[in-house]
Amino acid sequence: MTLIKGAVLYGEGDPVDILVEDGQVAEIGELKKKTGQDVIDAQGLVVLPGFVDLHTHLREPGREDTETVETGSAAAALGGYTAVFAMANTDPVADNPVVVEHVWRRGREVGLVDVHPIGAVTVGLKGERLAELGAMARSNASVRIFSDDGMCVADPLIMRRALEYSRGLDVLIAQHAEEPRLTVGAQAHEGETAARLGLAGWPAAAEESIVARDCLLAGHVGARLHVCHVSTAGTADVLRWAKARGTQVSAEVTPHHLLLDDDRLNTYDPVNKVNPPLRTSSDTKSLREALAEGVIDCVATDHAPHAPQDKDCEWSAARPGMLGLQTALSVVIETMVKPGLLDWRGVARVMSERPAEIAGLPDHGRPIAVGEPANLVLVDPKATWTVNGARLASLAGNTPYEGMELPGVIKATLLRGKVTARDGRAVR
Ligand SMILES: NC(=O)N[C@@H](CC(=O)O)C(=O)O
Ligand SMILES: [Zn+2]
Ligand SMILES: [Zn+2]
Repeated sequence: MTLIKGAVLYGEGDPVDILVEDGQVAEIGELKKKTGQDVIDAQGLVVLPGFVDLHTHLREPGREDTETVETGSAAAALGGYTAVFAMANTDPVADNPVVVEHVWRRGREVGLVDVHPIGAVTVGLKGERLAELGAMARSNASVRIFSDDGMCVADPLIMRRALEYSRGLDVLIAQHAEEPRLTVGAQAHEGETAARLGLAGWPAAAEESIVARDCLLAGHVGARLHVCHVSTAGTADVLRWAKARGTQVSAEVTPHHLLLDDDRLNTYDPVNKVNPPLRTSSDTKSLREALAEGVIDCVATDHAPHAPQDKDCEWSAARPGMLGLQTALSVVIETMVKPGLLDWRGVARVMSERPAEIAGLPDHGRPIAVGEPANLVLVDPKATWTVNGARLASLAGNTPYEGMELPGVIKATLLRGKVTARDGRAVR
């Protein structure tokens, strides 16, 4: 039993107390402490539904030197997450029931966050043959999202077949939209900065053309489609158009594409190397607006831990990817709440409710109300913190926000009533 004293629901109205019992919200109102109740002093804190991340890389199996289900789960709990979806680009690839069941089982053993493995769309992420989507969907891991993330399902016929199967299985295909013929050797957003720095360009059209193609394919076969890490203003335009004509498409944006732009590349520090690449400041502005408007449905971290030897090297040899789980909320506050584009209700929508709906999770992203599962996060909206990669829970330290002072401190996370993070520590 836990009594949360004096929290403000969705940052609206007067503070209330929340009694959590048997994994659920048992009472809301002005409550007295009873014996045996753990009390969380939540004065001045905002309470939101626990966050859901549709796009996390946990690196297990294969690169346990950079992240494991255990360390990634701790980072997730500390970031306010109660459910994460783990991408399939592990080694071996999660393209079969054995690997997805391993990730799922480790998530349950660790117990800090609900870990849902994503299955690969094609065998070995090679884009040639469909993986056994049905076997993964029916496995104990009940896979509900499939993605070749890291790679694009580039062959339009394979993509069409994947969408057709996904409809029959009632699962979701999430596409990493990158036309590979347009990004051979690409190192940075194709534009002024890349030209000046002498880096091979990754044109916006390589993303936009695949998103347009896939929206047309999804519409044609009557399937749902999810677009990973939208990074350009043009992609937002394509999504706006597709949604207006009734295509069942959803999309995510990462915190780093909301905040950072390719100006950061001047130092050639590979901590800023990510796929899709950081775009222009005008793209970040359009992405913020598209998220506020609902054209982009949600925020997903694309948390991508990498070892020092894969990051602290020359630009072209470095792997793309950035940590994201523990900084996501703060970046959303900085880019969306502070400028007035989203209120706390809106934060709950883009970080919890919409991703839970997109993934079909029945017990996450729920209203904070009596009888609902107690998946909650308590946020101090006034406090700030300074990011230090070495102190984050991830095994890797590749955060682009090193040394930055960011708004919003997560005081506690509860998963089905159990405190999983409190005052900056994961609680197992
Ligand atoms: N985002 C990245 O830059 N890297 C991801 C792959 C991906 O999300 O495409 C990774 O696995 O490291
Ligand atoms: Zn990707
Ligand atoms: Zn990714």
